[in-house]
This record gives sequence, C-alpha cells and structure tokens, in this order.
Amino acid sequence: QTGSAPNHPSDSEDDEYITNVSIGTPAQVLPLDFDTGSSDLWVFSSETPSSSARGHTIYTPSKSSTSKKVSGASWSITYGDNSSSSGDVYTDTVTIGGFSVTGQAVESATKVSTQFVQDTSNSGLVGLALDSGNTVKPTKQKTWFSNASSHLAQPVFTADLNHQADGSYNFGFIDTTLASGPITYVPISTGNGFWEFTSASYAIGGGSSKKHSTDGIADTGTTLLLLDDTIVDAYYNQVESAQYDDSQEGYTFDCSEDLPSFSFAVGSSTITVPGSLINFAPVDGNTCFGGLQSDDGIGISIFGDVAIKAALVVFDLGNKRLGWAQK
Ligand SMILES: O=C(NC1CCCCC1)N[C@H]1[C@H](O)[C@@H](N2CCCCC2)[C@@H]2OC[C@H]1O2
Repeated sequence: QTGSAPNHPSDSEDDEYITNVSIGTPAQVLPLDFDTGSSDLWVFSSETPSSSARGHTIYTPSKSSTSKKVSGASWSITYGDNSSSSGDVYTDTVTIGGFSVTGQAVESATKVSTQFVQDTSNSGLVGLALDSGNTVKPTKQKTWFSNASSHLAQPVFTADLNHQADGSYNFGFIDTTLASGPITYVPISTGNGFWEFTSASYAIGGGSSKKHSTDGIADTGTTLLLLDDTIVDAYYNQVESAQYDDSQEGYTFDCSEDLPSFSFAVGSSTITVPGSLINFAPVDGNTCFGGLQSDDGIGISIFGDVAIKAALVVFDLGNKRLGWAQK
C-alpha cells in the first residue's frame, strides 16, 4: 500500500507548505503543515477558543462517528520559534493521500499562540519526526507515519517541495522521476528524535569545498536554511550589498543581486541550492531577505524548506537513514 498527497506553498514567499488531510467520519478536511521537525499531529478544533479559531478550518470530534476521547491525556508543545499550542487528545481515522490510519492520535488545541492564530493558512500540524518527540502525557502517541509504516509497501516517505508550485508527500514508495540526480543516503542519529544527519563540507558558488562538520535536521516545518555563523558569514561575504540587518534579525541585500549558489555535502555527494532560492523575499523597497541565515548557535543546524526545495528528500524509517537527490 502507498499514499500520495500534493502540497502547495501557503503564500508568495513559500513560508510553509500545506497539505489537505481528512479526519473522521464523515471526513473533515483540514489544511495542515507537515513538519518533519516535530512529532505531534495537532489541529484547531471545536475546543479552540472561537476568537483564536477565526479564519481556520476546525475539527469537531463530536461530529465524527469514529472519534474517541483519550481519557486523561494532554499535550503541550513549544517550537523553536517560540510558537506554542496545547490541549487534549482524541483518536480518529486520519487519511493522507488516500492512505488511512485508524486510531490515530489527533491532538485537539484548547490553546494556541498568536503566531498560529495569525497564520490562517494552516489548521494545525502533522508531525513527521520520530515518535520519541511526541508530547502527549501520560502516554506518548505515535505519528501518523509511524502508525502507517508497518502497512506501507516500504517504511519510507518523501518530501518534494517547490518554489511557488505544487509538490508532493509520498508514503510507501520513492518516485525517482521527481529527481534529476541519484539518491545519496546518510545515516540518521535518533537520540534527539529528529531526522538528524551530519554534512562534512560546503561550497559557495563555484568555490572550493570547505571542510565543516554540520550536525543538522531535515525540517519541512522550518522555512529557511539555518547554519553555523561561520558558513553564513562566508556566504554573504560573497554578496556585495549584503549586510546584517538588526531590525530584520538576518542578512539582507539588494534584490537585484545575482546570488551565488550554496552546496552542502551529503555523504560523498553534494546538494546545490541555487542562488535564486536564497533570494528569499523582499522586506521593503529593493531590499531582500536571505533564505540562508544563522542557526543562532542553538547547537543544531536546520535544513529547512529553502534546502529541501532543491532536492527530493527520502525519510527512510526502516533503515534509519535520510536520502537526498538533486532536483
Ligand atoms: O519553530 C520552527 N523551527 C525552528 C526555527 C528556529 C530554529 C529551530 C527550529 N518551526 C515552526 C515554524 O516556524 C512555524 N511557522 C508558522 C508560520 C509560518 C512558517 C512556519 C510552524 O509551526 C511550528 C513549526 O512550523
């Protein structure tokens, strides 16, 4: 068995990627943000304060004949950008790309932070990181992919994200026609609950490869590519009009600049992010904000959507490995 669901950018900046998910019986369809950087499936619901839920599609468990409340269970999550949500827990049938999981934990939000209230492009998140990162207490719940994996043809899923265009999340199979190059696999370390891997070097434009060990995660829920300061400073050193803009909290540059590409090693291969994807978004007038920014020394780097857009990424739970193929 397999599943295949389209995704699309939420706005003109590719801030996030949205996929429609069916929950309950009859199906309630919600636009959700698939996040390989977290492990909770949570939704705006009939239990979310109306003032917070305004503009969002909600899940109403009482209208689903297959919903069951998980007695005594609660959840609470804070993301790296300090957005947060919390609530209680139901199980219900959740269908993604035609593949149904029965008894999936659907975490209903009774509280959401302002970032989520204001982001009306999504009605919640589908966490696709490892089960160990799930926040439900007293009994941790499994992700949709974890529940699906034993029934899928292969315990894998792929992310195909594109700039201002539709892409896909495929489950149980790898469509290699989505890529232009071969898939290179690297092992993941599972200790932190992420799809975490190490990249040994990087290159800027046509420059030579620089040895630099990056411990990072493949994170579809983060918009940008966030790397160590030394790499980021070296990159913008090659961009004549670039400066660090304290008000924007990142590097900006003249929108007319022809930005160099950025390449990172994946095993013995490399993935190249074209400069066009690093010219991320206008901030005002002729000033643009970079899609490569600092990881602020948080101790881990984040290969977010700006990096993933350049590749087909294979999340291989069966072999505990990540695959990257140039697109
Ligand atoms: O907090 C992170 N990432 C961290 C960034 C800093 C460094 C550590 C990782 N990802 C979040 C993301 O920003 C949210 N956001 C909503 C608005 C549109 C853009 C997406 C969305 O909600 C949770 C998750 O996805």
